[in-house]
Amino acid sequence: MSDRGPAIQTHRLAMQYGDTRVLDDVTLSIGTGEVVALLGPNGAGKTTTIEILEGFRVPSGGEVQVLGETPHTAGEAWRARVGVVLQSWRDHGKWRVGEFLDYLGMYYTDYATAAVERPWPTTDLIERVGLAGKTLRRLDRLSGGERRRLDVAVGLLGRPEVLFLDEPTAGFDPQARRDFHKLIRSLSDLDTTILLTTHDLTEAEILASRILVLAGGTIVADGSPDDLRHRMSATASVRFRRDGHLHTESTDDPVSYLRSVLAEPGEIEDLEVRRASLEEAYLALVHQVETGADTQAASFGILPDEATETGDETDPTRAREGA
Ligand SMILES: Nc1ncnc2c1ncn2[C@@H]1O[C@H](COP(=O)(O)OP(=O)(O)OP(=O)(O)O)[C@@H](O)[C@H]1O
Repeated sequence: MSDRGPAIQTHRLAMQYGDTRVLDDVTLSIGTGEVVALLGPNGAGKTTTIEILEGFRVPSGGEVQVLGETPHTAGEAWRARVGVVLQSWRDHGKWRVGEFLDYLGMYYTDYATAAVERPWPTTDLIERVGLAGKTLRRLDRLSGGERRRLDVAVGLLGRPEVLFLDEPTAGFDPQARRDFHKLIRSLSDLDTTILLTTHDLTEAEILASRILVLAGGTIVADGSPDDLRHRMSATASVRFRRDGHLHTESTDDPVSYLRSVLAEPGEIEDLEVRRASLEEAYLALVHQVETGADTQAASFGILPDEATETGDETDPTRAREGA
């Protein structure tokens, strides 16, 4: 992470659809060049959050800044610095890969600077996203994985400073997923700030240096995958056989427990001490939030302590549009 200040920042962000409050108090800060995964159960408000950051939705309350501007009021010059990979976008089936990117790329020409060549030259970009050899392929003849690569190419066309990826690998087969991870990791040399949503904990761990968990309308965990695993899962499971009998124990202090076990007479076999996996830690955290139990989140990440402000209703005038 660089020290150039946050690329993305929200303070007590709130979002209400009719009577339903989806985001209650989302406060986060993402530094330039960070790759961050936003996780949360279905309906937690991940897409809503991303769409506010993209400028497609107006929040009901709170503040939001992306690259120093308020997204829903920012102009075209700001938009040219932001890349968006939507969950799905409208078809342009008869276009061919190369001509489609060439056409969209024209939009960025005016936003080129001495430091940043815009648009990304189509031939290079096609190669970078792993579509070499597909330049003349019609979009409606691309496979699902190839199509998603094209989505990423569209998101990268303007060499964005911030890239939003909403469930980028949904529906991918394992190979396509692996290729996609390689592609995203290869972008780290561009210093692009990336915020992605996913339900795949392994993907979050592979791609992101930091995980944010959104649940109950707020960020309940914020840290590295290791932080999440260790801080949210103090409990370890200890399993062993003594004199042929199986013993299992869940304990918050496996070292002391093991000492007491070893002090007892009898031969120990098949000893196994296991920390919760990242997925188990995540599921436990979400369960705690959903059932209102103590989340330990205060010691883990951001937990603003003031009441949430409310503001204007959703502005539906900026409809979400594909490329
Ligand atoms: N335009 C809308 N009008 C009313 N309710 C909406 C609207 N958009 C989203 N919602 C509701 O807001 C909640 C959050 O939706 P959102 O799509 O942001 O969640 P999510 O975390 O991305 O979910 P998923 O993991 O299922 O994609 C859901 O209950 C959804 O039904």
